[in-house]
Amino acid sequence: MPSVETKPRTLYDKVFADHIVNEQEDGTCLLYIDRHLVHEVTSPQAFEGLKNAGRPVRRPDCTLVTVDHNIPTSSRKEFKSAETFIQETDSRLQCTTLEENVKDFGLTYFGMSDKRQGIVHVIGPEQGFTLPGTTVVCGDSHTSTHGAFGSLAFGIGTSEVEHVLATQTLLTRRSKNMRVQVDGELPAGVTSKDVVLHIIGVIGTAGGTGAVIEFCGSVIRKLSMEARMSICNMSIEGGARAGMIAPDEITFEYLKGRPLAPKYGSSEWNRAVAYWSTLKSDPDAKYDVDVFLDGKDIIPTISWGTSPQDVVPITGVVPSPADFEDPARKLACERALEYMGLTSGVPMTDIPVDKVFIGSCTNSRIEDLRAAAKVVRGKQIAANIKRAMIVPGSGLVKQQAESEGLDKIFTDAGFEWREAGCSMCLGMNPDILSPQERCASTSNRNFEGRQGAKGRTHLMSPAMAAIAAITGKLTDIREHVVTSPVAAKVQPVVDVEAESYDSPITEDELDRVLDLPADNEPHTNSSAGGGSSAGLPKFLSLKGIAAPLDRSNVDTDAIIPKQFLKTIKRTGLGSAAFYELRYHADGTENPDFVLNQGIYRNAKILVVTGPNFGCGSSREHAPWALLDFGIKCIIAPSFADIFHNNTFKNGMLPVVVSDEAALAKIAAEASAGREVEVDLVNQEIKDAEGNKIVAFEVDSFRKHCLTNGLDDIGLTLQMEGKIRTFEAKRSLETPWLDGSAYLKRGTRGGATRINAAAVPKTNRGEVKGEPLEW
Ligand SMILES: CC(C)[C@H](C(=O)O)[C@@H](O)C(=O)O
Ligand code: SF4
Repeated sequence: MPSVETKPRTLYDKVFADHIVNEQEDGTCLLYIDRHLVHEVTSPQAFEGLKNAGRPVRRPDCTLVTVDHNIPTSSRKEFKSAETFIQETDSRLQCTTLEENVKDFGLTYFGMSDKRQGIVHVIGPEQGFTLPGTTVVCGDSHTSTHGAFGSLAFGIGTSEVEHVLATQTLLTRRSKNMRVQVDGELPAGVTSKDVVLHIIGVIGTAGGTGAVIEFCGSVIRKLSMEARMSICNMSIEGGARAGMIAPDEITFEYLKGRPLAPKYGSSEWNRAVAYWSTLKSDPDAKYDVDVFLDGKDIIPTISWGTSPQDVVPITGVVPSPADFEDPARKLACERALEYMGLTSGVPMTDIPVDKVFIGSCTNSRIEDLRAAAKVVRGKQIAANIKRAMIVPGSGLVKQQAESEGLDKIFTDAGFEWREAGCSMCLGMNPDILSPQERCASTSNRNFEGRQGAKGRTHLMSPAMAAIAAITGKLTDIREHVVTSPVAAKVQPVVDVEAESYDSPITEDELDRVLDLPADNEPHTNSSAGGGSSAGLPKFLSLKGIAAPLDRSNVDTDAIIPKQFLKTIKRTGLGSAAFYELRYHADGTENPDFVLNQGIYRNAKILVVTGPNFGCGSSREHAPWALLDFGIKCIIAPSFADIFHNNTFKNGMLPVVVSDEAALAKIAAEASAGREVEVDLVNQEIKDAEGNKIVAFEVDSFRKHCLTNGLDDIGLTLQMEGKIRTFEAKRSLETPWLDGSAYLKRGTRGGATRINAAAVPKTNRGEVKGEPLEW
């Protein structure tokens, strides 16, 4: 919804401002969410929460559901139902639970027999569900992908999934603005995947923490939409909340004719394009962080270690710990080399690979498959390659590739041609690496154990993965086929001058829409009295044993590996916390890991001395596992955004202590086995005798919620009036955002089987503590 500010603003500032339903004095905003994608892994607990509270889904017409993470990618020729097709019990339960939930809540669902099924971040854009200027969320960190359309798209945890389902809003704060400008020309053979790997190598995995990155510059402008999606997809690997690219003719061209986009050529389309054309940063807009890169400096880039920032040009060698000045990075390099089975100084092109995976939400679209097919056409995979897989991002990508004969090119070369899904990107289904196997992968994460316990991942572009399959080792694509970067065709879609954009609506119009017909009634909370809340235990002060952990960039795959994400409950995950670090391969405890040692088995606090705790996936299972283990507070120099958010939603407190000396003192207390006290009321950390070690900052709204044991949904539902007003305004100004085509409003959502009256009163919760003044 357009706003009328005059101060120079960034693209992010504009989209954020256009979605504010309410803003509190401390900067906490209630943000309207236009588009919600849902998958099986991060939703069961959210739907359960809704059921317990007797709450329906507010906007089924803005919600799209699919299965992707758990499903097998084997042939579906014999497919009858998820129940009979999925062999693995927990995966099956997670998928069938989702199917029950979509029926119960009347949601649109692309199941395994639907051609439109695929990875959430592939199907959203493909269907035109993702549109410029929208807010897009999903219980998945790679929601950042959708920012390629100039939407504000970010991953959320399961508690927030529940919040969005119930209220179509989120409580959030403004992020910083960061600009990554890539100018010049890309050399031949360099793709957008190389660009983003290079960027992460430059800024580091925490480089974008607390920020939304706007990617711009002549290199970005020339990229196709699919290439832009690969870049925004990996902004989360640079620690950013989201990545955005201003929409342009290439964007509009891509959206033409998509089922859920406004109908091409209609007056609504022209109006939409006129609005979308306003979505760019003002020339004098200020950024908090600026990074300028020259396209000509980028060459095919590949990862060598266990973090996406561990990258080198393909012409480089395996680094040595001596190459890093920072002691934490030296240590991380040592560990990574050991895990990856690599020796410093060895040329990257001398490293043989065992498996090749071309797929994932980063690189499984038609252009990716075309680029890979161009490399393998008429060739055979090398004898040492045990398995080479092509996993299209959606059923429609698969169909398109088959119509172009790409499947034949791949299978003739010895590749497997699979069905759509996340597959070996994280191996929640049977597609995994065996221990020590090395994989050339087009995915986005190379964390320890990501593609299979002890498996070794090298991230790269589709062309580079394809050539690795042919030569059997990491290879410089430029020595084989020289592909030019994907340039997009630019065709004007609509004369934006002719169809000028009409900004704010009149009060009269707003009043008229607020008097909504019955079919347009928003689904309001059907449980008692407009605002109820399950509540959380209050957090005032916590005193207890603190466990010291000397690690940087602890990712959520390490806090809880993928095999434990198959649960449909929030509880019982304590034994899985830090699984790979806590247990040996034979299941026995690793006595060297701190949480296996004496008093630390009862730790209530975790003191992490390295930065960027909780990076990577949005899985709320990470804080659930820590909480179930007994840890309610984590102290660290910095946190990844989604993890930080997720802890608060569970009544836990993440404390940032950036003062190195103070952090060292807390870690020393922890190492000595003395108790530490975290006093939230006074915002101080104290030693066992009550002496203050350091003061800390916390958002006042979050503090209020924690100290009063309030949960957000109950509070937000008190804002029903403002949400309705926002929705009415949205229907007038940007009518294409109300569900259209098969998502048309009222066609399904009314069919909810949730009956609040049938929900026992005790399950509906009650508001605890004083509700906040809105
Ligand atoms: C399962 C989901 C929570 C997770 C994510 O958030 O990224 C997954 O998609 C991943 O890539 O690790
Ligand atoms: S990163 Fe991998 S697991 Fe996560 S959504 Fe993308 S394809 Fe699926």
